[in-house]
Amino acid sequence: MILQCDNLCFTHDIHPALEDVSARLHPGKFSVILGPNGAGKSTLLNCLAGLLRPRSGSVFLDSDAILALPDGQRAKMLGLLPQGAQTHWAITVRALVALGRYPHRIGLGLSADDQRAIDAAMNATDTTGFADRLVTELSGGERARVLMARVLAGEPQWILADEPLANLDPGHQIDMLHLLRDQAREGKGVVTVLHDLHHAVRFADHVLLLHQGKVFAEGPVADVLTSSNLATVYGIDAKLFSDEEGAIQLLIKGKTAP
Ligand SMILES: Nc1ncnc2c1ncn2[C@@H]1O[C@H](COP(=O)(O)OP(=O)(O)OP(=O)(O)O)[C@@H](O)[C@H]1O
Repeated sequence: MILQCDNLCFTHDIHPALEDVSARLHPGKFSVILGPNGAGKSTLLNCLAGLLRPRSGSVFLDSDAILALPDGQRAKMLGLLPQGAQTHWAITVRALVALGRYPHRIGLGLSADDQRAIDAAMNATDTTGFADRLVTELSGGERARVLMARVLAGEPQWILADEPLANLDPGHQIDMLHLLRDQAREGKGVVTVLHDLHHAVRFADHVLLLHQGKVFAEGPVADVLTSSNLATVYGIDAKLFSDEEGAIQLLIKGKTAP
């Protein structure tokens, strides 16, 4: 199931956010949307998730227009972790994660399948230890992992995550990146907005670099994160290199000269 957008244009009130954005995203790949603040990353992710209706252009999941899918079906296919996601109700962690099963629920209670998916999601995000605590009493990083657990509990074909590393300590950032990459390796489509270019270099199979609401470059890391592209889009002096183990790394030396 390919997730594809064609010639998307989106305007927030009078502020153009996306202009003629087209992309093809593949299941089994860890795709990363990059770009400076205000480039349109969250707007694009929300259009891909069917939460925003573009001014023109369309989003398709294979041959289905995303906005034409019934809400329940779309929720089963696409799991969205929004930017800076908050929790407003004082419910337990386990109850919040269980909400991720909502699109699958048939009766009132949780089925054995629901319980299995909830347990797996909590294990994967290292949240089992605080299953009975109130989500309103968690730290920012603990809450971020619980919200990812809710997405995973829904077992969507596509995971769309807007800055899933925000608030996580370095160890949990790496855990989250491995988790998302494993989901992709299992055949899911994973699309994340990231800010840390080093993480993108290490984990992304496919990069979409946005600049001023347009796709500036798209493809594998080595083709997209060139020194020239990084200088133009971020104004930084940076270069990719191979380390002694042959892995590609990014060296950021500073800002480019004004
Ligand atoms: N609700 C809104 N109302 C008006 N303008 C908005 C709104 N949301 C976003 N914008 C504008 O749309 C453009 C794209 O915003 P978007 O949030 O998609 O950028 P982003 O790349 O995700 O940025 P960041 O890295 O800062 O999160 C920006 O110019 C922003 O100011």
